[in-house]
Amino acid sequence: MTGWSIVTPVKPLGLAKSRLRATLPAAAALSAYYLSGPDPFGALDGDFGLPGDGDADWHAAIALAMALDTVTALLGAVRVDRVVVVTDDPVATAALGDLGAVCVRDAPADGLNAALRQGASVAALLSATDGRGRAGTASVGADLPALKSTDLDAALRAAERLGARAFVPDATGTGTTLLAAPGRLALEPAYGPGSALLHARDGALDLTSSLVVPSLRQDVDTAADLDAVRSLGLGPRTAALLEIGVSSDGQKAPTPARTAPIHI
Ligand SMILES: Nc1nc2c(ncn2[C@@H]2O[C@H](COP(=O)(O)OP(=O)(O)OP(=O)(O)O)[C@@H](O)[C@H]2O)c(=O)[nH]1
Ligand SMILES: C=C(OP(=O)(O)O)C(=O)O
Repeated sequence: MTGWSIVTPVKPLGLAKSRLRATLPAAAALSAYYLSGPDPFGALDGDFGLPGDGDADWHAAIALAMALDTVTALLGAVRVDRVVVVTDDPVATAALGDLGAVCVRDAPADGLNAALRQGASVAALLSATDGRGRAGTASVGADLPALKSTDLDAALRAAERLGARAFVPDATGTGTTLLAAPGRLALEPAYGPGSALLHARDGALDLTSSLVVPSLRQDVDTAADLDAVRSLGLGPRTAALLEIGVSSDGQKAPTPARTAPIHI
């Protein structure tokens, strides 16, 4: 049985997740911590702790951690044959490529929907070459750090059964966390504000009318989302960073102990 091709867009890490900036912990404390302790993100070596760019480092680290946990869960799904990551970020390319994703440049450089269309084209070319990933094409953002492969499998299975374009709205009901186009159907992404409604208006079916897939719905855009993903069970890289940096009430945490261990 052939499986799915998943297309995952990743903004340049330093620009991603801008709505989280206000909740990030004191960069200087984290920089000091990482200078003295093990670096859980070998790919970021040399970046952590550089004087003056602590905020950028922390920001890149949390965006990368979430992308790594998301892509790990995507690749762990039984129904997934391939993950195509569309990104212009060299660190994300190296780290996600190491996990087993196929990484391609964001050649259109024209926003999220253009990046997804490009990723879908690459996925189709690869499928034509090796026969894998032909069950369908789906897009999933790189900001689902609590994603469980079983939730993704359930959604892809439901989309296969419907044989029609289908989507999963985010936890707020307004955004989209998964858009699936079974078989040879075109993905036709319409991400952006109110994308759940846009996808429904385009004829995509809402998979959550018959499915409960909380980990697939909880993306992380805001501070409140951080608490929500914690309660779902975070992936290990995101958990390591958040436990160090942000307390459970979303407040900045005290300076971490320089000797605190990190378990990845
Ligand atoms: N390649 C690529 N990925 C994108 C682009 N815009 C958004 N993404 C990715 O699409 C996914 C969903 O995007 P958003 O939820 O809007 O995340 P974001 O843009 O990082 O967050 P904010 O800065 O807070 O809006 C994330 O994985 C982003 O990294 C883009 O123009 N190109
Ligand atoms: C990108 C989207 O959502 P958000 O930025 O709210 O995660 C979307 O649903 O189109």
